Amino acid sequence: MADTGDGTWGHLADTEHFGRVSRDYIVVPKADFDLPKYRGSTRAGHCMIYSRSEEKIFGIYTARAMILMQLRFDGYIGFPGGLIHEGEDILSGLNRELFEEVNVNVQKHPVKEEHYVVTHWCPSKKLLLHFYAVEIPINDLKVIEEEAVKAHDYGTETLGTLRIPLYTMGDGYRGFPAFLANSYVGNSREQLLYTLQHLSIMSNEEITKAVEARPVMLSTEENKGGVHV
Ligand SMILES: O=c1[nH]cnc2c1ncn2[C@@H]1O[C@H](COP(=O)(O)OP(=O)(O)O)[C@@H](O)[C@H]1O
Repeated sequence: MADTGDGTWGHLADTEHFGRVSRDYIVVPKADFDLPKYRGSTRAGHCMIYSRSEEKIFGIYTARAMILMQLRFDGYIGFPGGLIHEGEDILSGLNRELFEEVNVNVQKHPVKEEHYVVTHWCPSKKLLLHFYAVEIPINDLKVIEEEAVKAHDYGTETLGTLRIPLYTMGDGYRGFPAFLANSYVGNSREQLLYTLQHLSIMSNEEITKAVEARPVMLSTEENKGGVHV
């Protein structure tokens, strides 16, 4: 990361307003990475660290999986990872970022080629986004959560790890649909949805239902007129 000189923090600050909607990202098959149109692109690698879980939350909702995301310095939610340096290979860069941002013990849980999920191309940013998913035991995931606060970038780039609620509550909105209504960096929301289906953690129908869910409108007096102290 660097100060871009205009008082804005971030490598791609001048193009960060591009790539705001899912149609700005195109899936690129692995075999095409070396095509001329992708040469000279900025590359980034991000990773979903997760554990499958049948745990019943409050004795009601099946957890399905514990998935780690993070709250970033810019207020957006994203996956740990980041830009790959010039001359660095994707996996070395991604493992470096996982250590810097969330203090993952990458000797114990290195991201490897077998964890590869998908790559998206954002033409307006000339950015290739490589995405991986690593399944680890639940107790190891809890250790990562505890250790993340000691990461080099904690408190600056990373403001904390998050777990995703993958259930939907009785009102049809709270839980996963409400989580999806947050602001997401890059195409991390698409990466999440793609990977949930890819790993059969959720079906396409379940994902569509959550994406299309709308909040129950509250029309009570206390929702009028802002903050009451
Ligand atoms: O989790 C993510 N998934 C997809 N794209 C992301 C994610 N996090 C950041 N990005 C995008 O990747 C690029 C690099 O951002 P990031 O802040 O991760 O890099 P850095 O930590 O190396 O500075 C930005 O264009 C940003 O929009």
